[in-house]
Amino acid sequence: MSTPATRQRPNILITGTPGTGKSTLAEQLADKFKFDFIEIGKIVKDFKIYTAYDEEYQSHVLNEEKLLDHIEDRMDSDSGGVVVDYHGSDFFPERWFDFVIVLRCANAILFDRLKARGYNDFKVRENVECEIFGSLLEEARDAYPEERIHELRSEGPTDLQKNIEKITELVRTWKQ
Ligand SMILES: Nc1ncnc2c1ncn2[C@@H]1O[C@H](COP(=O)(O)OP(=O)(O)O)[C@@H](O)[C@H]1O
Repeated sequence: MSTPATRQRPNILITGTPGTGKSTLAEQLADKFKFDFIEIGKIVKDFKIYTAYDEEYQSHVLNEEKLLDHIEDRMDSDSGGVVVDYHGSDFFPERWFDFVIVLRCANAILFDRLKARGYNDFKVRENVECEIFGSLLEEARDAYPEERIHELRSEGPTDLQKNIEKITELVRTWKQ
C-alpha cells in the first residue's frame, strides 16, 4: 500500500468540471515529468467499466469499485509518478494523491468549449451549473486535506503555461 510517506515520486490528480482543460494539462504534465498518464474516461470506455448508459447525460455511469480495482496496482506502487485525470475525486483512496489540482473556468468560456464538443443543451447546462457552484472544488475539499488542494484557473494558453510552471514547482519541492 502506497502513501505520501512511502512514495518516491508524487501522484497528481487533475480534477474539475468537464471542459475545464484536465486532459490538456494532464497530458502535458505527464509528458514533461515522464509520469504515467491515467485518463479515467478513456479507461472506463476501453475496458467497459460502467454499469449503464445515461441517455440524458449521454454518458456512461461509472462502476467505481471496478475502476479502483483496475488501477489499484499502479496507484499503490511506491514508485508513484502518476497523473490521473477525472472530474470526480472523492471515491479514490485519499492516500493515492499528493496533489489535487482543481481546474476552474469562467462560465462563458466553459459554455463555448462544451458546445464545441457537441454536448446537448441539458449536458451543457448541468456542467456549467456544476462549475458555477464550485461542486468539484467542494468535493475535493471534503475528500482531501486542504494543503494538497490547488485551485487553478484554466481559461487561456497563458493559464496553461502558468499551471504547468506552478505544478512543476510543487513537484520539484515535494517532500523538501
Ligand atoms: N488553458 C486553456 N486555454 C485554452 N483552451 C484550453 C485550455 N485548456 C483546455 N483548452 C481547450 O478546452 C477544451 C477542453 O479541454 P479538455 O482538456 O478536453 O478538458 P477536460 O479534460 O477537462 O474535459 C479543448 O478544446 C482544449 O483544447
